[in-house]
Amino acid sequence: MDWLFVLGVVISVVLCVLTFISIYIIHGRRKYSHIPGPPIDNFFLGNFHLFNKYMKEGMFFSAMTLDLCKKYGPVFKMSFMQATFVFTSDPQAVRELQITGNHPKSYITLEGIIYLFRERFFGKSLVSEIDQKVWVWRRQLMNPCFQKSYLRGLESALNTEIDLLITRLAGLADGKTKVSMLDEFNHLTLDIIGKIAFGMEMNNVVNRTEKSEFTKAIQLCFRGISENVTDPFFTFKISNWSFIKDVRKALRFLRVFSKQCFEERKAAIERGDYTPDDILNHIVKMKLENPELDDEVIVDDIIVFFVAGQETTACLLSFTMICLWQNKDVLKRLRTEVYDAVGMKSYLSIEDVNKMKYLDMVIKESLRLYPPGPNTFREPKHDIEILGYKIPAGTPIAMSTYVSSRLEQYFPDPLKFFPDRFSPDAENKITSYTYYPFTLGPRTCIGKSFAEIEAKIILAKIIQRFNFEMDPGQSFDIEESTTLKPKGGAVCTLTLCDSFEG
Ligand code: HEM
Repeated sequence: MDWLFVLGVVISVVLCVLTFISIYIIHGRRKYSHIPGPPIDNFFLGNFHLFNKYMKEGMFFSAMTLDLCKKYGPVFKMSFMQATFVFTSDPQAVRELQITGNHPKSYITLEGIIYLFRERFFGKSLVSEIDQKVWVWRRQLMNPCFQKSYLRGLESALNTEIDLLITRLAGLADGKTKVSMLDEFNHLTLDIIGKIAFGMEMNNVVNRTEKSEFTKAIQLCFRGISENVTDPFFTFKISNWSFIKDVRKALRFLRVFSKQCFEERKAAIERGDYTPDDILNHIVKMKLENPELDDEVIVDDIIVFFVAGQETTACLLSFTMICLWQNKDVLKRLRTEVYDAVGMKSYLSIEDVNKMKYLDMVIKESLRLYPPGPNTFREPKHDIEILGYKIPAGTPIAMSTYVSSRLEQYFPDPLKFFPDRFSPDAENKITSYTYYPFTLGPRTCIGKSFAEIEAKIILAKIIQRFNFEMDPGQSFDIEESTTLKPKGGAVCTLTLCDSFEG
């Protein structure tokens, strides 16, 4: 009798909870019934099944959104459990969300990077700060570090670091040794950001037989983010626990390392020692002038500058190498431009690379087809309308430069690598708000100018010195694990090209 009573109570409680959840889900989804999108395939999980189907077919998130955009149009929705996301590629919506309305970022889409597997990762860094007022204040404090006049002072250090890679590659340029350019660029960009932003000699390019602990830690965390995002039950599966443990260890390592950087520099400034005028100095002084800034937030920012300043540029450069190899006419024209502008000069100034207009177009075209950070999300605090569809306040809205850049109506023959589409004389002008690899408006990438200068000097020097052949065995597919990267690692063989043969 007692057992039956307990069982009855348990069943009633479970039924009540399920009814409550069901009403919550139905009510939540009803607000979006007027918006097109793929049918729900499981009442509780929403579109997770469809998402998994895409992933099993070898697609990645951005490729899936492109496919769905072609099927359902410029505004469509997807539901995951109780949450509904809206995706848009409409240029006017992009303008409103990123520029004119400057809508806040969406917490639900940042949750997995603010804390990853319960360890603090990006925390309340510049990139993940949701509170607009706090973000405006902190962005104003950081902006001076990224102004063009400040970047000019970094030219010499940039050349020194890049030349270390050029020397290393020259030693490998026997036409036989396989070199993963993604790995090489990852080490170089890490050395550059370490040196330029934090005054650290990381020496990853020179002193290594394998990846540095720092690079491994960052890559592990990125893998952790994508595994976590693509599988809602990831943390519950025992088979994943050892991986999760490794990711948490890597996160703690990044935090301790960054905190140590901050504290050592703070102590040096307080002692009155000489310290380089770099981003870290600026961050520490910002803290000394604004003691109310939490130390943990400073550590968040240091981690973000290391992470954002490294992978993205390395991915851009690797994809560009692949595109150039696949388009020999573009490579030839680019090399002619480099030789005409600087010959074999080894020190390249910012002015030198800024003269190279075709180089600029090549980088832009590479970012169009392969934007390292393709997605951005906003969450309007009030109802908005996109192409006649009412979008309720609080909806996470996704925009993807990858998607709009591959739509025929905005970029004719979208899969063709054609840098001239960015020429000021191009026949078809780029439709505004369809191309935004650094996003647009106030929350645009703070490191954009720095990344562009860095990528241009690196690429110009590589083109100037080396011929390269991509390894025939590798895949040129894209892998999306937080950033978009070339799956095969852009493995190639190199030979020296001492003089330009035309
Ligand atoms: C090719 C290289 C790069 C690309 C494609 C890129 C792309 C982006 C994108 C798309 C965003 C917006 C993210 C979002 O909306 O959630 C962003 C933000 C940001 N990026 Fe970059 N980035 C690059 C290089 C860099 C570098 C070199 C640094 C630092 C040294 C950097 C630091 C940041 C920071 C701090 C933010 C947050 C800005 C804010 O919200 O105020 N990025 N980047």
